[in-house]
Amino acid sequence: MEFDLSILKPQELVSLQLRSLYEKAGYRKYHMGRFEEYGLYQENLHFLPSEQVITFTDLDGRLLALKPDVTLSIAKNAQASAEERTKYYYIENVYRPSLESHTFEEISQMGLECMGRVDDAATAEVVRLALESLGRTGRPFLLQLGHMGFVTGLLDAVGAPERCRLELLECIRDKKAHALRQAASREGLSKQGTDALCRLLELSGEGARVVESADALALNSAMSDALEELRSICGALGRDAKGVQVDLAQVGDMDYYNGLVFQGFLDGCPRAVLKGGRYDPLVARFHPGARAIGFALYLNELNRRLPEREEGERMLSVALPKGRLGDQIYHLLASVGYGCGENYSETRKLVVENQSAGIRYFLVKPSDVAIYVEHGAADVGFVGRDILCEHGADVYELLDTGLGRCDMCVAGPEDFEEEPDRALRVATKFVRIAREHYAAQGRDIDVIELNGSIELAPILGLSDVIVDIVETGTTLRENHLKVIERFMPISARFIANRSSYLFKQEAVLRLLTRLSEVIAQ
Ligand SMILES: Nc1ncnc2c1ncn2[C@@H]1O[C@H](COP(=O)(O)OP(=O)(O)OP(=O)(O)O)[C@@H](O)[C@H]1O
Ligand SMILES: O=P(O)(O)OC[C@H]1O[C@H](OP(=O)(O)OP(=O)(O)O)[C@H](O)[C@@H]1O
Repeated sequence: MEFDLSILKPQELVSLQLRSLYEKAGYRKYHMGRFEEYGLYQENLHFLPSEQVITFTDLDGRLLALKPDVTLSIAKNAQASAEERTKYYYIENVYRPSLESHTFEEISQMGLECMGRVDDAATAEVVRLALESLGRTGRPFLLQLGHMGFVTGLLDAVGAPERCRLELLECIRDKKAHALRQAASREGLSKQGTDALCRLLELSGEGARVVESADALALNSAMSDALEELRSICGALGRDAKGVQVDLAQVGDMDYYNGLVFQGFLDGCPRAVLKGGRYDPLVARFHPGARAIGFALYLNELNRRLPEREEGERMLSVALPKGRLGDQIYHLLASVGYGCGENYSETRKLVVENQSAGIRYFLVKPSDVAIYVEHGAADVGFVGRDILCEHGADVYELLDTGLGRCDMCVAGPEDFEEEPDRALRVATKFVRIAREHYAAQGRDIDVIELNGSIELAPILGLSDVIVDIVETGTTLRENHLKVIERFMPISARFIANRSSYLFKQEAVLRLLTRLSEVIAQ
């Protein structure tokens, strides 16, 4: 019987091809039970992507879970030892909370794990299989290698205190040089130390070149060893290294990864489709002395592909916030050659473009900018720090434009007095920011979520105070309110989709350079 492969979805076709690839490389298929004992996850919560797990009590009284992860089960059950190597691959669905839909989602994963005696050859084999896995999708791809040893070595070398390491790592991961500098200076790091951390953000690109220029930054043996390992992997890949890049600012989960880390991207897919690395601490919990390396390919992401762009039409798309902030940003962009012939604010058009400048603007609601960019519907965008803090977004934050400056404040009636023995009623649009602010003070609050004209709430007795943006202070003054606490400076940030940053890098960096120059004037 003839079988028509064209009826298969991308993820089905790829998983068929990868099965054969992994089997040929000596990996055996690992079959997971439908459910796993919740105890396994409870004891290893910090190795999971999220602590939220779907649980239920089985008919025999055992507390079971819908698996949020496969690696943990393989690590527990594999016959791994420091002397021998066990190689498994899997195709499984896992269940994790989705930040987008605020529900649990089913994620289809295909991956492999190499446990036990993991030496240079085994590492190179896993990286090569990751590369070939991306290649089997038939689309342009990039595999970015990084190394946790280099990053943590650098944090040690510059004397970064433990309390701020997570914050610094987040700044590095999101390429937020401006925030990295601020945090480093607040923590009293030296100028050289701060410069070294910022320099890390620039260490990405073709493998051998990046490793070579990183040599000068290797301040201790952990950093040199990491570079040596990357050099050896790039060397072992040899001519297969096409599509491989090194990004030393790539930061994986600190609890999980302890060495090489890597992420795979496909042109047209908005986020990483493959993630992996070295995770000795997890496997060593079950098999002392054993090491481990592996990766997972997110098959769902292959179906999430963005609409095909016409050949030659590789314009940079920009999510521009409608309104006062967007107007300021547009004027700035127009002043450096990215203007459009028509005045967008005089039309109702939501898309305006300048083909010769290679730029297309989408006019979106300010609070939606980060969503467009994170999902790859726009390559880059401009968004207030308030929105980024409130909603979070998995994007690069490349520049603080300094535009749209204002502050997040607690404000209340002019005669406001604290009553510490009861929960404070706080009206706000920024629920998360307000909760985090008061949680840090240990103050109990009741949040009243509103969408606008927040200042009315305390006037009408709906709340005691508000958490809102204050720019000139006019709105507060005219409504007989006062600033009680000014706690977060805000300005508009230039953000980029992680995949667009790679596949449209020239255009993104050109825009970034022009913006930085004009802002610095
Ligand atoms: N006075 C201000 N009031 C509100 N936002 C300001 C002010 N000054 C600067 N901003 C910045 O401009 C961004 C857009 O604010 P704007 O008031 O135009 O939209 P919005 O009404 O808050 O948006 P949405 O309609 O999406 O809720 C804010 O996220 C903030 O970063
Ligand atoms: O300090 P000021 O210069 O007076 O600016 C602050 C005001 O501007 C914003 O409101 P916006 O105009 O966005 O309307 P909103 O009530 O719909 O949020 C903010 O929520 C304040 O109300």
